[in-house]
Amino acid sequence: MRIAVTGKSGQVVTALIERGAAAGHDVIALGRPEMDLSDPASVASALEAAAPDVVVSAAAYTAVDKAESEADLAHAVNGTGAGAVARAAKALGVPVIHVSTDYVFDGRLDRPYREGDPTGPTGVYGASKLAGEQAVLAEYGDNAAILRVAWVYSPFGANFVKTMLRVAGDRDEVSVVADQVGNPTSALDIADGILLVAANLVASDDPALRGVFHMTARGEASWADFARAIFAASASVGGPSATVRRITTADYPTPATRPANSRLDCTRIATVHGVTLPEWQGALTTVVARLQSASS
Ligand SMILES: NC(=O)C1=CN([C@@H]2O[C@H](COP(=O)(O)OP(=O)(O)OC[C@H]3O[C@@H](n4cnc5c(N)ncnc54)[C@H](OP(=O)(O)O)[C@@H]3O)[C@@H](O)[C@H]2O)C=CC1
Ligand SMILES: Cc1cn([C@H]2C[C@H](O)[C@@H](COP(=O)(O)OP(=O)(O)O[C@H]3O[C@@H](C)C(=O)[C@@H](O)[C@H]3O)O2)c(=O)[nH]c1=O
Ligand SMILES: [Mg+2]
Repeated sequence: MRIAVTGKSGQVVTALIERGAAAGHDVIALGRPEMDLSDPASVASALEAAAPDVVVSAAAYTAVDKAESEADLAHAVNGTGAGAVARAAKALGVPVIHVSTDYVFDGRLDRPYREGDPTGPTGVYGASKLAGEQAVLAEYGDNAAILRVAWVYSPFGANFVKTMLRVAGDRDEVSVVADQVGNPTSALDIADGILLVAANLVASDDPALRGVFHMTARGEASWADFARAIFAASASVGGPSATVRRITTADYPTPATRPANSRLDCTRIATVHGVTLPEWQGALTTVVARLQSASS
């Protein structure tokens, strides 16, 4: 497949370039300065020039706290920009896979969220991503798959794993919230899932393959559990580690409010697309080992 993906250096785009090449696909990464999501005309012309079989919309404004003071930019990129990508895919007559987030939910449900559960973002980032989902469905709902992923980490870009390893370099103890629970997911596994969904969409126009899907690693953790696992994995390959002090969200004030329950139920994508991502612990071990071997 010839796959056009938005973004150049983000976690998911970098993982898709790596995993796509390994599977024999051509992955064309489109980003700034030529393609800026806040400039819809640049989106249309870049995608047209790429002439893809499928479009993956992976770029986004992802700074959750900063978004609280940059709402216009977050909405332009994540809302209007997402709609522009879908419109450009429609003009080319190819399917679009749009990447979204667990932060579209308010986190008050007492079980993992299913695709049809009511949304209710608690912050600007989540609201802007929800606007993006709605724009994609409005522009091109009959040929789009929206994949909600969560708690993404990888050897690339900025993420919680890299933050924890950096902090452990100069501190013995790190305080981490234990009352927000979710599904930590490797961008490398997300890339593999995207490739499977892309192949299904290119092969068939079955409406059942379109719509909203949850796609995260198997298993759940609080951020504190996740941090503890990061340090265990790091210590086992000779990397930095620290003790995790379990704190509450109230002890760690941030500009944006985050969902307490971020868990996503991934039954639908397993049934419809045959996609099940591996369990998070094994994926974490792989990423931490890669980071450690790159740094030593
Ligand atoms: N990170 C996470 O924990 C989660 C992410 N998601 C979603 O997954 C997707 C991928 O996230 P992730 O890979 O982590 O993101 P990153 O923050 O790693 O990368 C974001 C990418 O978006 C690009 N980008 C930002 N603004 C623009 C713009 N105006 N025009 C063009 N490109 C732009 C960046 O470009 P540049 O290369 O120039 O910096 C970068 O390539 C996003 O849709 C995100 O909302 C969902 C759940 C969790
Ligand atoms: C760095 C740090 C964070 N925390 C808390 C803050 C927060 O509640 C949680 C995770 O911190 P982060 O800044 O990585 O979280 P955040 O940037 O909100 O991560 C989110 O990013 C967006 C893009 C998504 O779509 C979500 O799925 C999710 O991955 O851990 C601590 O408790 N201690 C710490 O030392
Ligand atoms: Mg962050």
